[in-house]
Amino acid sequence: MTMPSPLLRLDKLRRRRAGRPAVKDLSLTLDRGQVLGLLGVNGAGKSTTLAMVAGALRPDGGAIALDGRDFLEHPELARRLLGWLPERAPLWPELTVAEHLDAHGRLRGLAGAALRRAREDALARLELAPLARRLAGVLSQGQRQRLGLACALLHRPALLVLDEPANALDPVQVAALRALVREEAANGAAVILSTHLLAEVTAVCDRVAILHEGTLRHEGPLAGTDAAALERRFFEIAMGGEAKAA
Ligand SMILES: Nc1ncnc2c1ncn2[C@@H]1O[C@H](COP(=O)(O)OP(=O)(O)OP(=O)(O)O)[C@@H](O)[C@H]1O
Repeated sequence: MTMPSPLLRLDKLRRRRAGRPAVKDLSLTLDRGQVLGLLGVNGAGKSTTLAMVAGALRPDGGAIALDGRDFLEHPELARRLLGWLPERAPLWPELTVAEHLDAHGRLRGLAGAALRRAREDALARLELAPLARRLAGVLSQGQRQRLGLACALLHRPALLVLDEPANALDPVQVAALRALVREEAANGAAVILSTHLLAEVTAVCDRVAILHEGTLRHEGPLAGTDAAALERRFFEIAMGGEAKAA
């Protein structure tokens, strides 16, 4: 019997930025229904990794397989399979919240009643319904972030790539985000998210990966790891790297 391929496989991914290696030989896999937290200090390479996974940044080397297919050869797979919340969600200030969702939905091939359902569902899940007719240009930071999240998950992608999704969210919304991520995973989606909040990782992730200076320094399941143990491991890697550099 052949094993099903993981939803996402990164194999020796590398990318230079501003003349320096930002991600070095990064390999990992992610299965359906799993939530992977990506940790690392500022500049560790998290956003660069996620932008490559989302198809927005081409790796200098290595391979990405999405649902068993070569993603670099078939970037169009992203349209159906992938939802991405970038570090700064790009919004059109002159479009309303609902118009953003409609535009994203059409780009994903949704139309008619299916598009309307997806839009209403995303508005409800991100508690954006009262803001549906508001222009994106006048949203607060946290509201912009929720709109970015709504756009990412509107079409129920198999892989959600979330770059610091808790950014700018208030504690109530952070709790709602946790529930949302777990719900997506329970429905079979794979989620990869970056964060600076260690508590976020222990609360919602099944696995954790710690990047340091572009290198994957730790990767494994979180079961049985409490926040204090994760914090110790994180600081060990972060401080060890700095001590070495010094
Ligand atoms: N647009 C860019 N142009 C050039 N270099 C970049 C660019 N974005 C990031 N870099 C560099 O790539 C390296 C990795 O940055 P990246 O943004 O991936 O890190 P990060 O872990 O997401 O950091 P943070 O936690 O601060 O968001 C850093 O050295 C950074 O200076």
